[in-house]
Amino acid sequence: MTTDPRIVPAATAPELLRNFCIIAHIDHGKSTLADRMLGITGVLEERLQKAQYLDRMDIERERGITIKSQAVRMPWDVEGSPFALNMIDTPGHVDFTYEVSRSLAACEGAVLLVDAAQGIEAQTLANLYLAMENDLTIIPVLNKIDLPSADPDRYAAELAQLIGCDVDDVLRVSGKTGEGVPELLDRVVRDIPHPVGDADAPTRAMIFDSVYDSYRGVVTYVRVVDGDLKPREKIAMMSTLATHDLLEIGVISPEPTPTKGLGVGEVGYLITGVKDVRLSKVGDTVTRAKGRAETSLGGYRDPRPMVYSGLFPLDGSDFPVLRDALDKLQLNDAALVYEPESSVALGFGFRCGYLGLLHLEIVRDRLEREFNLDLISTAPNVVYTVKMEDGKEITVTNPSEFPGGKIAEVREPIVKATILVPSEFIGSVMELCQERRGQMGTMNYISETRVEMHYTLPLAEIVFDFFDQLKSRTKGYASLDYEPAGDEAADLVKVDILLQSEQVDAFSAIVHKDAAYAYGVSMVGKLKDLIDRQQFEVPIQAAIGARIIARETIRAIRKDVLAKCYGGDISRKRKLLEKQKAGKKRMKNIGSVEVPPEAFIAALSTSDDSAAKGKKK
Ligand SMILES: Nc1nc2c(ncn2[C@@H]2O[C@H](COP(=O)(O)OP(=O)(O)OP(=O)(O)O)[C@@H](O)[C@H]2O)c(=O)[nH]1
Repeated sequence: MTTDPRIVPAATAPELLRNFCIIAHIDHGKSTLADRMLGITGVLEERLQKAQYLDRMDIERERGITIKSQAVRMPWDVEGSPFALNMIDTPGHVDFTYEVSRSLAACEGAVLLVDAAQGIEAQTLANLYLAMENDLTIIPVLNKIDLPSADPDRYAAELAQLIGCDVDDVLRVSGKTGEGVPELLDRVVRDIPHPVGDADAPTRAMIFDSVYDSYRGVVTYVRVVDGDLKPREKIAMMSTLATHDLLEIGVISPEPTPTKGLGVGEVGYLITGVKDVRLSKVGDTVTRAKGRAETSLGGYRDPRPMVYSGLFPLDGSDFPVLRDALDKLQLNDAALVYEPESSVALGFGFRCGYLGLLHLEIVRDRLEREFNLDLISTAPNVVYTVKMEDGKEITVTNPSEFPGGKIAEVREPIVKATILVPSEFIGSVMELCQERRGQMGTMNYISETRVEMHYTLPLAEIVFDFFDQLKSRTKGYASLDYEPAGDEAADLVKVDILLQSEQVDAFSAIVHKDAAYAYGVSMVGKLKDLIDRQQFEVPIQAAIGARIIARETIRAIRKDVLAKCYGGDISRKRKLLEKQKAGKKRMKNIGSVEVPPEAFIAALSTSDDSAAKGKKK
């Protein structure tokens, strides 16, 4: 471990500090560049470098993506002056935009990283706009210049045009070989302003991340804005006024290293012994318990679940294990919400809220992997608001909560989407967006061959397979970013699926009126193939309220009651058949359909059928 005094500061003069983050489109190489910086500044010995050191969770390493932000402190000398650089690594996926926005608020500058073989993508723009909103100094950088397919001249021009700088100001680096990285660190020191704050004012530090560690409890990442923080003090969270003992304070370089305190502009971690990340809320302001600050820093968005889905253990007896597992996971993931739910078909489980589908997949993956669970998740849906004619308003996160009776209006969440695409694919993108009830906004050429298209779309239409469709219809060239833009009234209905006239809650879905028929037909068709024939006839119906919109029938297995009756007289045969008919009638009334769990899983799987996702055809 390094013992550079800049790593273990009492409090470094703000003039010698630089706080910056790296922002980029997914896979443009942030984590690789961050690793290279750690190597070049000597924070991480090269031989110890695991690929993507900063992506600590196994799942992150496997998927090659960054989920939680990390902040690392690095020493760097420029013209004989010893600077300390705090680098905050940010995630790149749309689901985690809220992580990016917090990290940005802790910095004065951002390295805008663009793949020299790909050029600007949708999240490059989204992150750039976020950085500009936070008044950050932007350093434009082309990465991966070692790639044979890199076209740095072309993309440097594109980038320069985008941010309005000179082409020569666009740096060219390779995170892989290290080329250009020392020059980039010099630019960070030269171009990015040092933090400013009032050292004598009451302490205010903003929490930009908090993670649960099973040994140490919650580790909270902060950026000190005014005053300072010292170990063994009592601190207070300004939103709740809850006080905690500060057990340890320090910086990450690259492992947590305790320090004697953190001063103005410094970025580091604190440990209070708290066991739940929700008590150390991202966006909250930390102050001293004695001599509290008057006003909090504020300015964060709380993560709000965008997509809900039911999670059920395949084996019903695993329910308590699932509950424990969710409790533990939530300690580390403030954006995850859940409440118990029971379903006739699937038994006891939880209704969970996620930031998006990737978040859902990650949570499910972690539950299955870390807690050894087998889970079924039901088709995801967004949050609807139903206004009744009597003025009552109902929030629907589960189709089963969709009210009957007189509905005045149903509102659904809307997003503003930005799609970047080579101009030859404009037609394909327009077609897709139209199918998904999109309304076109403006369209700008960001270079001769690339276009930025703006659309307003219902969230429900894009959270499922929109991105896959977009990729396949544009040969993988399009990129997408979106942000919530309120809600809008829409013609939405609940389609129920009935087996033997009994509603099967797990299959209900809220879909656009024009897509209801397609959903109904596809679902009853699927179930017909999946459910075995029974001793009696089983009607499968799709219905909107009392109106049946689709029907299939599983024919009964006809038991040959006449088998033993060879020859014989006709009246005996008729008697037997009559008896069978009566028996069947009874079974129909009292019998229940046996549906194998695999049928539920197959019918609920969202991968193969577009109508099942409420898509308008
Ligand atoms: N040739 C080459 N490949 C690179 C370079 N930098 C990164 N890569 C590769 O690009 C891919 C993505 O790199 P990451 O560092 O994981 O990208 P990221 O932007 O951190 O991705 P997220 O964390 O998911 O947002 C990996 O396969 C890297 O090996 C580079 O300079 N040159």
